[in-house]
Amino acid sequence: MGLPFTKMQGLGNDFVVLDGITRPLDVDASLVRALADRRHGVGCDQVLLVEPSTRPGADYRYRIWNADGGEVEHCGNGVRCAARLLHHKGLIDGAVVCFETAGGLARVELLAPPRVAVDMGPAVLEPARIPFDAPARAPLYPLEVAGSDYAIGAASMGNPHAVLPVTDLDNAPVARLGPAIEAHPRFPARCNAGFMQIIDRGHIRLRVYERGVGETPACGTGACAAVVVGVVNDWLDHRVRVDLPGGELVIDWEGEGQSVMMTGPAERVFEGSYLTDKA
Ligand SMILES: N[C@@H](CCC[C@H](N)C(=O)O)C(=O)O
Repeated sequence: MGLPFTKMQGLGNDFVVLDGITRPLDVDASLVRALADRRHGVGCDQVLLVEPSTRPGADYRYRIWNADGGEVEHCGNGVRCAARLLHHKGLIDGAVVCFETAGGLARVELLAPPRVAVDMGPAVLEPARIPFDAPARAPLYPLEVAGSDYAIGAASMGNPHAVLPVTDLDNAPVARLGPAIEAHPRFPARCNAGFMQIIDRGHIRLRVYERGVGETPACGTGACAAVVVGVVNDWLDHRVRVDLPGGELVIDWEGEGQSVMMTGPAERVFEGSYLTDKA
């Protein structure tokens, strides 16, 4: 039996997208790990499942699993891809679709291909809700990682992020510090670790060591979290170009209580059928 899927990507952050609308699908961690495997499976950073919505105000429900099999709350590049796919399949009227995710609602607008704009909802900065262990909210927090002291920002975009400002992104210790920040005991749900170099008030460069995956070419929620931390610290203006290894996102955030807006590309790559019976 084959499991139909669509391979998609946004800035090189790649996805196996499953259609749970036309028939219900049972997705578990072992299926996700098998699909995500780049040698024995299809290969991807995340598996996405689009299903009928369970909430008023949302058109569809959208679920996300990291390559390690863990289900997570949100994915910025993935939500653009899910919307692009639904549009391609003729499953949305017009250019707007609202998704229910475990991290909140996301309203997506399809622009001229390949661009897609997303209202990612408000950022969460209260430590307990990130979740991050800190006595009180602060623009930056001291964090000991691998025996050295750093100052990080922390925010949730539905999913948890640490943001470490660096001066030289090309030589930033992403591979060494990324896993230690991801699994730091002060982030009880683990986190995505962003390394941000500020070019000027409207432009940053960013690399992200993603929870459950490792470094990826781009992380949409990571870009949102980095801009939020930059604005809260008054390092950045309200519209910021974010250069990631896989390409560029534009993030707009007017500040506390306002939605974070993300604009970037989303593309279909190929359709396939994953053989669950390999013989
Ligand atoms: N690639 C994503 C984020 C996917 C989930 C993340 N790894 C997590 O565990 O929270 C994005 O584009 O936002």
